[in-house]
Amino acid sequence: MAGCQIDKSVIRPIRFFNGKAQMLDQRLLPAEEVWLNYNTYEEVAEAIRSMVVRGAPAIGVAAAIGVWFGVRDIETESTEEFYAEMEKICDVLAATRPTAVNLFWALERMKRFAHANLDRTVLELKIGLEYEALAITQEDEKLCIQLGKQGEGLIPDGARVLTHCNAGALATAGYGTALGVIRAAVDAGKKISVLADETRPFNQGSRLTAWELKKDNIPVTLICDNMAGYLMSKGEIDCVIVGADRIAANGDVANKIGTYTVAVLAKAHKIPFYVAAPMSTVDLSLSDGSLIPIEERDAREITHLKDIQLAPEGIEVRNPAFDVTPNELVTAIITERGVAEGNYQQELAALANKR
Ligand SMILES: CSC[C@@H](O)[C@@H](O)C(=O)COP(=O)(O)O
Repeated sequence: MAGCQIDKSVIRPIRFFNGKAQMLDQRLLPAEEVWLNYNTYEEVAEAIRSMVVRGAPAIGVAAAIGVWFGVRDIETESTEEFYAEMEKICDVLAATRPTAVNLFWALERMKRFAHANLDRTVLELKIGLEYEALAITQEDEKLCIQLGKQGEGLIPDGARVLTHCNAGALATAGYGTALGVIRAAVDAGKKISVLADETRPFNQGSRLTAWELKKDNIPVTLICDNMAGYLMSKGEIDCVIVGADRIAANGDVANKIGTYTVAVLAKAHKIPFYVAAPMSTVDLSLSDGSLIPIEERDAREITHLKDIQLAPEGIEVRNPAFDVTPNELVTAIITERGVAEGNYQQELAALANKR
């Protein structure tokens, strides 16, 4: 049977046009599809912090738009003063979520643009920065489509693919990274089915991955996080593909908490474990994964389900939002510029220099 048809145009979690932005409130999916309006950088910072928008590439896109909202409202004719104010705005946005490096990548790109154009007028800088934010948004979806094409050959026809968290259209400007590879495999005519880990505690798998794959008519089956090992032992999973929040120079991968567990299980069952991420997620400044900052989130994400109490009052809780999968557990890293396999140190550096 040929793969099912996809309407690629439908899911884009951030709308940015005519100087206005809207974001799909991912905290409410799948029950409600609510679009929120954004006008200031403080509002955008709060949207990132509270996970209205989430997923490393989408966080970067939102941050770039946030910077533009901030600089648009700066009142000065001096480009030096303008740049100093812009740095303060970037600092506020940078303080929202520490692990996803795309956030810092996007802020740096916006600052680099401004710094390189300080000989222009403040009005020209503002116009240029709006275009830069728009370019970051549009490029992100294009990169995901390229990344999907780079990776789809690794997914065999008929594969039952496990994924963890949501590395889909919702986590990017559109199309997705890990789910982009799956979309590209389906587009290539392969019959693919997906197993989605529910991904406690924020349930990106059950709420978001299941929602967007269903919307695209890609067969998806939801499982609890603790079921993957059993299904692997029964031969019901052919490969794993996940996204990443930050990849160190040696190929160690920070991704949603639970990814490391899945990678260990995949190794034990001799199942390929693929990571799909744009080059903006690769942080060559960090030699290995131990240097990646890991966000600890509010205990309430674990002790409560909305207002329902799931644990005793006052219980001690740990809530690291990400873990690090060591490079030896990663079969390949798929980027928009090519696939790295084996010596990640060399291959990621080579991809970084490739245009
Ligand atoms: C293409 S998104 C890749 C990662 O950002 C994704 O797997 C993930 O861990 C998202 O975490 P989140 O806490 O939902 O922002």
